[in-house]
Amino acid sequence: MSPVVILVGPPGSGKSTIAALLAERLGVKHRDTDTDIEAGAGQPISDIFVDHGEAHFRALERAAIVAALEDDEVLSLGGGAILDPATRADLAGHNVVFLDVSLGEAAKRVGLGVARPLLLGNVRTQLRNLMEARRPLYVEVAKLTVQTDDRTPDQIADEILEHLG
Ligand SMILES: Nc1ncnc2c1ncn2[C@@H]1O[C@H](COP(=O)(O)OP(=O)(O)O)[C@@H](O)[C@H]1O
Ligand SMILES: O=C(O)C1=C[C@@H](OP(=O)(O)O)[C@@H](O)[C@H](O)C1
Ligand SMILES: [Mg+2]
Repeated sequence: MSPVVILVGPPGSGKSTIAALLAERLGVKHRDTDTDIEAGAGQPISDIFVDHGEAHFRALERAAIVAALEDDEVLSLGGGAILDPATRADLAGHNVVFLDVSLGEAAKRVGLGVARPLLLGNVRTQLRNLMEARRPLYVEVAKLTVQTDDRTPDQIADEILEHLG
């Protein structure tokens, strides 16, 4: 058993939203590693960062990914999941889709909330740095890249389903 499809991409690219939609369309479960981490830790991601730091969050994330890769579902990862070389290696051979998004659109979508601790401060600058640094890693793990600007979640899900055949 392994995931039907795995979504990667920066914060605000729509991974969690599109994965839920794909799961509904395919009649399978949706699993989101951020949700699994929060359930396991009993606290929101923002609190995990404050109380234990990013390194601890990344360790929880790695464990959540290893567990999720054993399951049959549509899987959405957190935006930074691909930073871990072991995770990138584990993603080889899976149906990985990179949801691409422009800086302007991603900034609009994530807004100014506290839910994404890495974006606190100047959201646009943080997001730009993170997107630039990670782009090659998203491309490396993905079998398919889907542009999400100016497209509805339904349109994006349609394109992914077409490629899944
Ligand atoms: N294609 C889209 N067009 C407009 N808004 C979107 C689109 N995809 C997602 N969103 C919105 O953007 C925000 C972030 O989406 P989310 O699925 O949480 O992204 P991610 O998991 O990649 O960080 C949510 O408010 C969601 O409703
Ligand atoms: O980009 C990142 O490093 C992170 C993205 C978040 O997920 P989304 O990409 O779903 O927002 C979440 O995993 C955490 O706040 C760290
Ligand atoms: Mg998400």
